Amino acid sequence: MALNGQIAVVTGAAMGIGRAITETLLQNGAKVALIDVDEIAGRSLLEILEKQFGSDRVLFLSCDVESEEKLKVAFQKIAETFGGVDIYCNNAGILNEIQWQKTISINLVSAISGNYLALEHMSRQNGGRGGVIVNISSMAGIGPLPSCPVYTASKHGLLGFTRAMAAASRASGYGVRVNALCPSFVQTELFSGGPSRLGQFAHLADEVAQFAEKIGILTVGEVAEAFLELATDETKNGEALLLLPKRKQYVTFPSFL
Ligand SMILES: NC(=O)C1=CN([C@@H]2O[C@H](COP(=O)(O)OP(=O)(O)OC[C@H]3O[C@@H](n4cnc5c(N)ncnc54)[C@H](O)[C@@H]3O)[C@@H](O)[C@H]2O)C=CC1
Ligand SMILES: CCCCCC(=O)/C=C/C=C\C/C=C\C/C=C\CCCC(=O)O
Repeated sequence: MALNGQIAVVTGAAMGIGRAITETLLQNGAKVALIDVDEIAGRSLLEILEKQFGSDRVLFLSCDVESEEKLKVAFQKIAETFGGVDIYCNNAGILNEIQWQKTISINLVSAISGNYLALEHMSRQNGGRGGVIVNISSMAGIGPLPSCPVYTASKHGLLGFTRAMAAASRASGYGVRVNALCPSFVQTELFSGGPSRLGQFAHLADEVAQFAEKIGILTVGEVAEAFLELATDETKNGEALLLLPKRKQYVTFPSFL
């Protein structure tokens, strides 16, 4: 699938992985709507991107994805401005084992709302053009991160939702592929600030740091490149792409047939 002229929406786009994905989409010719709760970082990035790619190709919407109502309004605004939605990257996420309910709320509940809202605009059953959704899960969506049981649960949940939604989309003729990207540790604020947000599991921070050092740490650019593969390869639906510094693989799950 060529990205030229495609309309993409990226949540948590103001920094980290979301910013890198946004820049990659723009470099490949897409128009991108950036959604982020951090208005200052979002507006400052918008200014940079407008200069680089033109103001007709980027849009920033200040929005907390925890508010389904505000997210709905944001989607309407994007569809009106750009004329539809072709690609949805659900990336906004937090790691906070102290405020663990918020971790579930953003990483899983809001992710589901975002997927449903995206499908309202993208599904061929609703008059949309079809397209692709990429959910940013984590390696912690496939196996446990002991210092972060709730983060692990949220990412396992997101991966399960992705796979079921992909099957539902195929069976219902939505014309929308739904995939999950599962990176290991990535050099961002979420990673470096992780130790202070582990709460009762803070004593496990050193163990995690040692593990991260052993397997290596991804750059946001490497994650954006893997995102591009899931977004553009039209044979991929319901996939979980595991990404480590020295390894990239599509995960094989047990078959029940
Ligand atoms: N950094 C890592 O080691 C890994 C991160 N991930 C996942 O990648 C995604 C992005 O993470 P990073 O870039 O590392 O994080 P980050 O903390 O660097 O950036 C997250 C962005 O999301 C925004 N955001 C947070 N809550 C929001 C909300 N309620 N509404 C709208 N925007 C919100 C933030 O303002 C920020 O711009 C997350 O889902 C994370 O779980 C997955 C694997 C590894
Ligand atoms: C095994 C699963 C990998 C999952 C990666 C992920 O989704 C996010 C991990 C983020 C942080 C991990 C938690 C705590 C971090 C503890 C130490 C890191 C040290 C950071 C540093 O800058 O030294």
